[in-house]
Amino acid sequence: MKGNIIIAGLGLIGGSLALCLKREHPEAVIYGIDTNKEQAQLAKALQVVDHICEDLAKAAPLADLIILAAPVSQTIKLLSFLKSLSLKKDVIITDTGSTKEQIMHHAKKMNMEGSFIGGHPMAGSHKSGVAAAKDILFENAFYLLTPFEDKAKIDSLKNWLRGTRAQFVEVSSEEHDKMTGIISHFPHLIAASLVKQADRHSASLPLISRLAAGGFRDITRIASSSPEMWKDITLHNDQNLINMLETWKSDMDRIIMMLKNNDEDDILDFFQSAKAYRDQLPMKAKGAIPSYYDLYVDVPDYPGVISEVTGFLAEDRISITNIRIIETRADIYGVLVISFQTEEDREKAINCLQKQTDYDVFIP
Ligand SMILES: NC(=O)C1=CN([C@@H]2O[C@H](COP(=O)(O)OP(=O)(O)OC[C@H]3O[C@@H](n4cnc5c(N)ncnc54)[C@H](O)[C@@H]3O)[C@@H](O)[C@H]2O)C=CC1
Ligand SMILES: O=C(O)C(=O)Cc1ccc(O)cc1
Repeated sequence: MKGNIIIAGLGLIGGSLALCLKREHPEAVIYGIDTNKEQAQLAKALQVVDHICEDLAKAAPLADLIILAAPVSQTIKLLSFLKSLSLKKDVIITDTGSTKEQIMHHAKKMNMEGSFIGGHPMAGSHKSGVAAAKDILFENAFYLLTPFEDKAKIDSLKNWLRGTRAQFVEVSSEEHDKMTGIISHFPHLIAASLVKQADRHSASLPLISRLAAGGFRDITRIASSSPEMWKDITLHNDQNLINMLETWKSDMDRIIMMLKNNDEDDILDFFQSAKAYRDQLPMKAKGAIPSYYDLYVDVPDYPGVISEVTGFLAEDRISITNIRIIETRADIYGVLVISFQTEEDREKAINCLQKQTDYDVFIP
């Protein structure tokens, strides 16, 4: 498609969308704007955008598509600003914010039902900034839309965003904030609180930081995300989070009681019911919290074993994005965790290692 696109917010998400748009619509012209001038210049230098937009008030009236990819509190301000301008009749404005209720409510208050479509690509990372942007970020991920009613505009937006290769799903903003609260925002609070708990004890138990290198580091990875972004998300989804925290508190009280009563059956049931639900969650689809397609390889602990494994993968031209050893295992075997960019690469790696070695490989 041809047209002028403005992306406001040239970080991980704005930058990744720009790359998808350029690949799919090479004739479109992408203008990027960011309050952080260094990010804007980097986006231009990396050819993520065609031009830096110096003045949104001048550029926006020429735009066919405007994507707001800034923190959610800024999205509200940007919507108000856009409302004060005279935009093209058919312009589509969308956002990428992790919360939707307050944003949709504001768009409605601004009478922007005809032009605005709420959006949330459910893929990302704990990394921020345009340097981390990549065009495959949203591949196979859910891309939630919270539209008002204009069917033609929704189709047109999906066409613009075809290059994300994401799966579009329409939901109400209320459902959106409840669901993302449960699977993303609440776990984020808990991950941060787990890290703070380890930190509290680290002075008296200095081995903690080394023991935390494996599983603990994995399950708390999201606590390394942008604090500013998450401050905004938490405030936007406050009521859902308060409700969940109340329920969580009573769950924790129940566990305290089980422990005080030494109640084996209830403790077993607690773990069994959690395992039963987790084990049936889909493994292949990308969820809100990306898995990076990790593969565990149970390798014997001898010098050179990592280069042996990576050598086999290199021979089959399989790229890896990360590799590490879970160091905390006490027995003679060590678990090598290799991350891949795609599901296909991980499948190829499984076949390759099963052919070349007798090491156990498993998907976490
Ligand atoms: N990081 C993630 O994994 C995901 C984030 N999101 C949402 O997408 C949005 C962007 O997130 P990221 O790209 O990760 O953040 P980021 O921190 O990488 O980039 C945001 C950029 O917006 C810029 N910015 C702030 N206020 C601005 C304004 N008024 N006008 C123009 N630029 C402005 C910042 O300088 C920054 O460069 C957020 O609303 C976030 O909730 C959605 C899905 C995943
Ligand atoms: O780093 C991670 O795994 C994330 O949690 C990514 C993420 C962050 C925010 C979103 O709204 C959706 C996905």
